[in-house]
Amino acid sequence: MIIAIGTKNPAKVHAVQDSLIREGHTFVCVKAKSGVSPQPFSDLETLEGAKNRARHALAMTDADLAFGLEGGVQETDSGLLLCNWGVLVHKDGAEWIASGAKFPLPDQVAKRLRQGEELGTVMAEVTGDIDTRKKEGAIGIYTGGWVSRKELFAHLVKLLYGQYISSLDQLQH
Ligand SMILES: O=P(O)(O)OP(=O)(O)OP(=O)(O)OC[C@H]1O[C@@H](n2cnc3c(O)ncnc32)[C@H](O)[C@@H]1O
Ligand SMILES: [Mg+2]
Repeated sequence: MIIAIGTKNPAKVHAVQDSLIREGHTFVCVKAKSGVSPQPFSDLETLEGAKNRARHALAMTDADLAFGLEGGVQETDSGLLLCNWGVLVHKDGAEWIASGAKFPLPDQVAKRLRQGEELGTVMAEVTGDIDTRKKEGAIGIYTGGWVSRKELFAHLVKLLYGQYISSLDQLQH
């Protein structure tokens, strides 16, 4: 099958390709629009971004399946949490959703995001590496390397692909 990925960010692309390496698919990466703000600020907006990316990626290619992966933040009583959502769409119209692990960002980072800065920009400054969002990400930095951004997205990919496979199994029973 041909699988589209709605981004060129290597942390997301490698999460899809590495997780599905034994499935024998062909992958195509396209810069798909999220249609939401560059820094989504709720679960709902982040999910919407992932959905738009997946649908646009499918429309831009002749893929059978398309992944949309989106990062955002969410205001809670326990602080500003990093949140991530993924959507998988099939060319027949079926869609699956899944969310990723959450954790609170440090106060000084949260403060800057509330003032309108993007996490990618803040993390580039904090680490002195402009490409942090393409590598370990904020999650890698604030877990001392225990969980990388790719690993977080890989979990989402498995939750999504697993639901797709399970729906095929159910059709046969
Ligand atoms: O090229 P795309 O796919 O857009 O990848 P991205 O890194 O911009 O990722 P998102 O648009 O999904 O994320 C929304 C914003 O949050 C930033 N972001 C999200 N998670 C991050 C992380 O773990 N580390 C650094 N920046 C992150 C990201 O740079 C954006 O400013
Ligand atoms: Mg982005």
